[in-house]
Amino acid sequence: MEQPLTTLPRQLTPMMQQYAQAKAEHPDAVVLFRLGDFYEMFAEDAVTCSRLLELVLTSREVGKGRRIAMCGVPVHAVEAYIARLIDAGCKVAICEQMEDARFTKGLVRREIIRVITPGTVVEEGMLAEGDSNFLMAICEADGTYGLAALEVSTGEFLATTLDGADANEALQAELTRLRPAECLIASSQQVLTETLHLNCTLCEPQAFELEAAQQHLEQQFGSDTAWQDGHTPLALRAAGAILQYVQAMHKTALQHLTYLRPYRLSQYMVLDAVTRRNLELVRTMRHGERHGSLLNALDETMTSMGKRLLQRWIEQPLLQCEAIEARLEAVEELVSNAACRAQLRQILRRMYDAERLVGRIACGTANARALAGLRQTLAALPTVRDLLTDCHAPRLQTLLADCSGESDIVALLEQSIVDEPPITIRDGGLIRTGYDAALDDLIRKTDRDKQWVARLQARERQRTGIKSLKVGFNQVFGYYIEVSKANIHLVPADYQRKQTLTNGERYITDKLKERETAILSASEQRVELEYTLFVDIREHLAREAALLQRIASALAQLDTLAALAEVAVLYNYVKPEVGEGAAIHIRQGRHPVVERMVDGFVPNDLALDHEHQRLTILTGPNMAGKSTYLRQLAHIVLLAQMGSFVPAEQAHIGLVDRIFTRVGAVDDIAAGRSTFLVEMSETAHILHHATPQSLLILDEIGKGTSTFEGLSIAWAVALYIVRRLGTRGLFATHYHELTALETLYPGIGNFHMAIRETDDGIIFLRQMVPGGASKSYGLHVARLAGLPTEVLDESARVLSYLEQQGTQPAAGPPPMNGVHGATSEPIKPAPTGLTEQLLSLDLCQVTPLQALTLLHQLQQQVREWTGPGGSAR
Ligand SMILES: Nc1ncnc2c1ncn2[C@@H]1O[C@H](COP(=O)(O)OP(=O)(O)OP(=O)(O)O)[C@@H](O)[C@H]1O
Repeated sequence: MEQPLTTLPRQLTPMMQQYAQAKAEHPDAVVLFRLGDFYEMFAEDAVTCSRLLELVLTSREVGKGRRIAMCGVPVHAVEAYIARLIDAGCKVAICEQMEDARFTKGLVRREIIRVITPGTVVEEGMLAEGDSNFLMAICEADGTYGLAALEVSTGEFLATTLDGADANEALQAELTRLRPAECLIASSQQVLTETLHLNCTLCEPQAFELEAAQQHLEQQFGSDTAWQDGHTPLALRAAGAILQYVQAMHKTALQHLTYLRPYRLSQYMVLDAVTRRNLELVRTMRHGERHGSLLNALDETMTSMGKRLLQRWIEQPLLQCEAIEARLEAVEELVSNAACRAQLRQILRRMYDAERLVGRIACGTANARALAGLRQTLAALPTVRDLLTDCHAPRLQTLLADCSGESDIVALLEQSIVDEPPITIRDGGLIRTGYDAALDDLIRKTDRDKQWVARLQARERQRTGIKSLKVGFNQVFGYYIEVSKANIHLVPADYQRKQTLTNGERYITDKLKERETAILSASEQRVELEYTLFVDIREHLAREAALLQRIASALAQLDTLAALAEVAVLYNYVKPEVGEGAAIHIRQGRHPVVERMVDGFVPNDLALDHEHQRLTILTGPNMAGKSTYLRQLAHIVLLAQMGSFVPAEQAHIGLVDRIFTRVGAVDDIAAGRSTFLVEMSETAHILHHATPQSLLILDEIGKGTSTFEGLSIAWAVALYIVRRLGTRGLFATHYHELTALETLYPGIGNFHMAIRETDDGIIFLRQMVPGGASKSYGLHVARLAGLPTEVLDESARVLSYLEQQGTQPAAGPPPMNGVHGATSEPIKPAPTGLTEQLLSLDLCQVTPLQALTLLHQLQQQVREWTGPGGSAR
């Protein structure tokens, strides 16, 4: 087996020793080793990466006749390759040449300048524009979690503490919301990685110690300890670990990390991980796509920062009426002032992602084009201010105030950076003349020498009488005078031959050589000086990170508010009234996503309140629109509390503290949980946590088991909700028996989705009307779905038999069709007490294990009754 490079330094060439040392510093990373115009990978890295990046694998002599595997990527294309490696879950360490090979004798000094990991990426091409890319750290003590998350590309840094009985669940919800690209865990808490299902990086436990954390945070945020306010020691430990990790990866001061924001989950509407998925807030459930999600339906933003903020608002609806009203008023003003909205969006369209530009500036990866982008963005601020000056909404006024203070930066960028800078910052051509006297001097000198060369051709033609004489330049020979073969006899004595061509000769003169040396050395100095000036400007801007972040944040908010206003106008939304009371009244509400997918969407009303009806039992045929109606309510509430207009004619929303959903479950095979167990666990979770201020969206509870059991559970759950919890909710079901609850208990009302029966089948009217439905029309939908006629006929026959028996499945199988004839055995009476047992069950108290045991007992009773063949006869 090949010995690893790092164990053989003495036998290696000096350069490979340098490589081995770099690799030893970061053994877990792929080391990209700069060699001229390429980044090379060696040994095991080369073998892995040639496969991942589809590169040709070659080999290289590394000393004493020994060869190792090698592959490489060109410097100009390295970003795309790094992105692929990061995507594949690799860490990448960049080992850069720290000296110019042309001016160095012997081995060029090389150093690891940066380690890139999924959570520390700042490069534009490696990040999805509209998505945040969080690096997270989690630290656990006695069931409480400290959680910190940092978006290195923008500098957004937040921390919170999750405690109490629901800490685990809250952690899962935060992970679903923040979707961290990488998560840091202390190696002593490795067990956490098993439950997180995340890309975890294990760190030394010392990185999570409070003292070390405080030291790093103090270095970053200053000795004034205000940065500690609002944070628990556990949250600070997580934040400190993040800081140490990022500093080690970036090796820069990270001046854009200006604030560690404390947040509490109680500031926002609680949406657990299941509800976030079920409501398809930012991705669809089935394919995980953006298209089809609520986010996509609202996304009229013009900038990437607006896109990311819109997503955050959707995922964190507010709970304070004043804060909601502040956003709503701003949207309202932008809705009514069409000219202002249109112009604002027009300006925003031409703006760059200022949040991430600041990050790249602070991390030292921004090039001159990025700075030109920042200049263009900031230069538009006076127009933004003009537009906002006449606006009255307090939130818009605050944003107007925040969009200021840029003039010095714009002036600096206008004076210093050329209009259209090149991508690379190492070849000059970045800095405008007039910005730096020394640079101007160099440029003047070079120009003078270049003009001398430019005039040389005419002069020499005159002096020698050779009309075809040409003065040219190439990279290998430098400047030359070219004379064709026919004229060689006219060449003067001071011409020195340099190169022979097929048709002529190339010469140099002492004077030309002198000018060439002057031009080349001045160009080198110019490139070097431009680079230094550029880095100075970038560092100056990094020191202005807090100001730039304030402006970027204001622009992101303006973009999001304007997008919500645009959606409101385009799709006819209204401003909701959001109040503290319990009533939710919606007139002619629509589903924000489905209404754009179907023709002739039918709007529906809704009324839920504590006094009259807090739980609506919704029945109706399959495909009638029940699920759509349920989700529509959740979306309208969520839109209202994020500060958006809503798809309705009128809406009053009594604040909702949590939305719970229980919709079609899927098997959680990986976790060893059946469909029904998942369904019951989710239901139990809801019944344990819902408050009178919550909103329940329950779609077909009890569907995953036998009809009797399912019905009993559904019945008991509905009762528990109205009697014990007093929670508002919608309960869609195919158990028509549940409609009886309306007359038995106050607070429950029946509605159903209307249909019209015709000779050819049924027509879905998609209209919610009072009262319960009597049939499910499942066979009708089965026919629509294309089940074979034989299956449909047989189903119809079985159904009719069961209906005649009046007791559905308890009646056992129907008589066989045709030749087999019917059996005339009597039906055994059903075991007594099943329903009572289920109804007496206190779902708040029962543990999953007890529930399973009870189910097992019930099943045994049913088995004894039906016999081994499953028949009650
Ligand atoms: N209000 C509406 N106006 C127009 N079309 C609608 C409306 N609501 C739903 N639809 C259409 O009907 C289809 C079925 O709706 P939905 O899934 O909500 O029915 P359902 O009653 O929940 O069915 P099932 O009981 O089979 O789950 C939707 O995909 C949509 O295309």
